[in-house]
Amino acid sequence: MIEPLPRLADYDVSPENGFLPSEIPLDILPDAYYQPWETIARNFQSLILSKRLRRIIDTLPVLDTDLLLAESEWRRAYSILAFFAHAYIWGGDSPTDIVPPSISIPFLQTCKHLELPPVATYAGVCLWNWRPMFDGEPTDTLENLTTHMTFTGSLDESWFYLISVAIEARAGPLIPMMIEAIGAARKGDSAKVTECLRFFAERIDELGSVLERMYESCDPHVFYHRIRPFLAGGKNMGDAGLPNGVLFDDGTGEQEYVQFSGGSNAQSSVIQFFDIVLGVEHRPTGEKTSGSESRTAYGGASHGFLVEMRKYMPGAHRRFLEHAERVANLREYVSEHRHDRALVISFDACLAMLRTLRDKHIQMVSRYIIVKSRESRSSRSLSPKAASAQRVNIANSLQRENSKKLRGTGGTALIPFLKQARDETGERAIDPWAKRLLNNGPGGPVLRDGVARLNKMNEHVDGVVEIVGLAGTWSVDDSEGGICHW
Ligand code: HEM
Ligand SMILES: N[C@@H](CC(=O)c1ccccc1NC=O)C(=O)O
Repeated sequence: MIEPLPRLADYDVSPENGFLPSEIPLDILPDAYYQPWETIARNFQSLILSKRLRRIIDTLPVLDTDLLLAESEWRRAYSILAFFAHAYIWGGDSPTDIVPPSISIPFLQTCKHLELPPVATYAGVCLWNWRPMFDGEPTDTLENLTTHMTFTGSLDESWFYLISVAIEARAGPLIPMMIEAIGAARKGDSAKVTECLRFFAERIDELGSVLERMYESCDPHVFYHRIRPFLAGGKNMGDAGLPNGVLFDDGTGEQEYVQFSGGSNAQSSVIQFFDIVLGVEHRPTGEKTSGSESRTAYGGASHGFLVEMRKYMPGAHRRFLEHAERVANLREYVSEHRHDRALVISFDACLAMLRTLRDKHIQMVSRYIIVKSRESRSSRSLSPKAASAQRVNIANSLQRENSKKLRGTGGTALIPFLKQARDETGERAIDPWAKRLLNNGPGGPVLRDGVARLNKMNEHVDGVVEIVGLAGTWSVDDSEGGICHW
């Protein structure tokens, strides 16, 4: 029997907001029983600044999770406890690796309920940590969004999370639309598939513009030195002072140290959904062709990091991606209908847009992490004073001496991992010229020829140029050895 298409409601996916909850995340737990947590949440940054947070948490009673009723309450509890746990671990003069029972016990229970690991995942700090400023206004614009919790109280930190929230919100309607496209392909309705793919390509392009708004209000210095240290998990954090990981003390004396990756946008389901729909496959970092078991750059698992990160997504979302994977048929459909130029171009345009989004992201990672880590290394070698001014930068980390050792909060060797993910996106193009173009072919002349050919191709396909503009918006930069820019 043919597998039915996933129904969004079965997987906690909202047709309007996507992986964001359809209702606004709670800003306070309604039962007064949870007042001790809410008091900490209300004074959170001041408690961190005054170095009182650990003492307060040490004397906090262990609250029961029995009074958490609605899912929105479990989410609020998970989110604030995740912030508390990370602030407890990273918020002192040096990190601590034992989280006391007052946090551990309820935190582990909420994690179990939501099927998440005990870390501040992307769900805890982004998906469930926002509210619109004005109820009647749209929630998919940065102009109307604000955060509930931050470690630092800075606008930069709010902005850092809100860019992701806005991207999720903007991407939301694409989810039912692309499920519909899969249904249309099942029926052989190429016109509908093409229409959906065109809209999809345009929207991915828009998401890239939202991503670039990060620069407006999140300062790389604030991000790297003030915010990022709190986002780290307990995995591979030996250099930062957590050689064993973290122990969540539940009072039984039986708990063991655990090592989980920190929060990362790789835990967002939305980009993984795009990959699935477009048939983009990712291999473990460093592996050139699919198949064989291999060693990886981030620490041993033989399957890809992105698949591993699904364990850091809320259970229902992870299962939604698995279902989407079982029904994804667009790549196959487009390859079987490659005579249909409009269909092929709109499919390849989606890949081009997704590749460009990944390119923009790599540039951002370079500005927010690579450049900042180089600066701190050089300032430390020049002046011991400057080094001690960066004392708070515990997880960034005391100090990873060479840039090859630099890791994302998820634990990847950032640039090789991100570049491979980008290149794997272009590899899936159907049209041979688009494929060469997207994969930075062998040198300038070939690329120029590629552009010319695409131009010609577009002339024959009414409407495609103004919708996607593959040829119209490509340029080739010879100074970078023929790298294409959108
Ligand atoms: C200052 C902002 C950001 C920085 C420094 C940053 C950094 C990173 C790093 C280092 C990784 C590698 C995985 C890891 O080890 O954590 C990563 C992965 C990823 N990031 Fe970001 N990120 C930022 C913002 C965003 C935003 C706003 C998005 C939203 C689209 C995003 C989307 C992704 C995705 C989808 C991945 C998984 C890799 C892929 O699918 O290509 N990032 N990010
Ligand atoms: N992987 C990033 C952190 C990151 O992307 C992130 C971490 C926690 C919550 C959200 C994140 N991304 C958001 O835009 C880093 O290594 O700094």
